[in-house]
Amino acid sequence: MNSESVLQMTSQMLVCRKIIVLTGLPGAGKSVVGDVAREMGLPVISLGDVVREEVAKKGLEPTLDNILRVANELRKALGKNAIAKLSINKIASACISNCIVVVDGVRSLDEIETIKESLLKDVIILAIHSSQKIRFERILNRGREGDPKTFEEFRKRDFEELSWGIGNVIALADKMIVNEGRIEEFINEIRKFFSEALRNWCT
Ligand SMILES: Nc1ncnc2c1ncn2[C@@H]1O[C@H](COP(=O)(O)OP(=O)(O)OP(=O)(O)O)[C@@H](O)[C@H]1O
Repeated sequence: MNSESVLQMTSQMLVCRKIIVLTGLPGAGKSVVGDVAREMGLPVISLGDVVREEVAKKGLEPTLDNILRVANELRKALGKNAIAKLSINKIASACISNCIVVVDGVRSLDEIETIKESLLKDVIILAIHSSQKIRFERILNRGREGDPKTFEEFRKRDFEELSWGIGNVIALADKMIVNEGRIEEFINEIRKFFSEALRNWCT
């Protein structure tokens, strides 16, 4: 029996009602959403962490170049849905005992199709959007290892992600939250979104 059939069999045991996939360009605020989701008791699977794990497995430093190179190599070797394929067992595990599972960092419609087809669950796309200038300022302030240091590097990363199809995911989002104001307002809006989701699908 191949792994797809095993997953389809297992999907009947998965109790989750919805998978909320989180998308948005770098610095838009996805990690903040992930933190709020965890605070509210929801499991969050990060596709970015899956790429970082692959970078570490190869013994490479988590620099921006290495992260982008490994992500591109995985897509060439396994297809446009590579990162979703590598994450599917983690998502399925979270789906066994949670009503909603959040997947952070979806960058293409192919990844969404893979999640839908493998787990046979409804997928809701939550897109976070902010202007390029605001995102760049936030990334400079964040100072995360592997983050772009110049506007040129930052733009290169934006265009890399756009080439993977993230623009289509944002355009087809079920819910769009614009994050350009105070962080407290953003956090309140996210809490409201997850509270409604829990009320609609988990009671
Ligand atoms: N409304 C806001 N006001 C001020 N700071 C913010 C706001 N939203 C997010 N931030 C901060 O901006 C930085 C970037 O946000 P975050 O790390 O959540 O982006 P991201 O979408 O996860 O980016 P990436 O795709 O690169 O991981 C973080 O330090 C975050 O705390």
